[in-house]
Amino acid sequence: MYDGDIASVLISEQQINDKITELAKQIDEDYQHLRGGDLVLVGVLKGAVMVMTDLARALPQPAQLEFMAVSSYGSSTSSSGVVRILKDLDRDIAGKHVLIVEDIIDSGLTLSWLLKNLASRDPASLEVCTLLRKPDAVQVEVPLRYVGFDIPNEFVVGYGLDFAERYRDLPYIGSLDPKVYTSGA
Ligand SMILES: O=P(O)(O)OC[C@H]1O[C@H](OP(=O)(O)OP(=O)(O)O)[C@H](O)[C@@H]1O
Ligand code: HPA
Ligand SMILES: [Mg+2]
Repeated sequence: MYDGDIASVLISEQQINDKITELAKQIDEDYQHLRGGDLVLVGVLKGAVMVMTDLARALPQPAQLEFMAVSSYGSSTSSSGVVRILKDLDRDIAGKHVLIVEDIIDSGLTLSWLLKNLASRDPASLEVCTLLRKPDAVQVEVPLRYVGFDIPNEFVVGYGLDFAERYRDLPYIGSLDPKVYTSGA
C-alpha cells in the first residue's frame, strides 16, 4: 500500500491502540461525575475519524458522538490559516460537557478557531483530546487536556491524516517522504 511514499513508521498500530486505551481510561476517570450524563464527543472530520471511532469504543462510559467538518490544509502541507466549516454540528451543545477529538494539533490555528467557535455556544465545559501534537510547530498556544504523542515537526500521514486526501486509510502513522509533496506526485 502506497509503496515508497512512507519514509518511516513513526507510530505503529499497536502503539496507537495502547495510547487510545490509556486516553480513554483517563477521560473516563475525569468525567466519572457525569455518570453517563451529558458527555459529547465532537470529532473534527475528516482527520479525527479513526481516533473518534476507536476512542468512543474504548471509553467505558456513554457519550454522544457529534461531528464537525473543517478544513484549512487542502492539498498543502501547511495551514492556510483560513478555517472553513464544511459541516456544522447537528445539535445544540449548550449545557453539555464537550470534548473535542482531534487527530493532530500542528500550528494550532484550526483548534484555536474551533475553541472560540464552540465556546460561544455555551457548553458546560470544553476540553480537547488530540492523538498527536507537534510542539515545534505551534503558532498559537491552545489548552490541550489530553495529548497522545508529541511528534517531530514533519508532515505525517495515516490513521486519518492525509496529504491531498490520500493515506488516511493507513493503520499506522508514518512520515511522508518529502519527494511526494515536492515532486507534485
Ligand atoms: O493545528 P493546525 O495547523 O491547524 O492543523 C491541524 C488540523 O489540520 C488537519 O485538518 P485539515 O485541514 O487537513 O482537514 P482534514 O481533517 O479533513 O484533513 C487536522 O485534522 C487538524 O484539524
Ligand atoms: O502533519 C500533518 N499531516 C497531515 N495533516 C496535517 N494537518 C496538520 N498537520 C498535518
Ligand atoms: Mg488534512
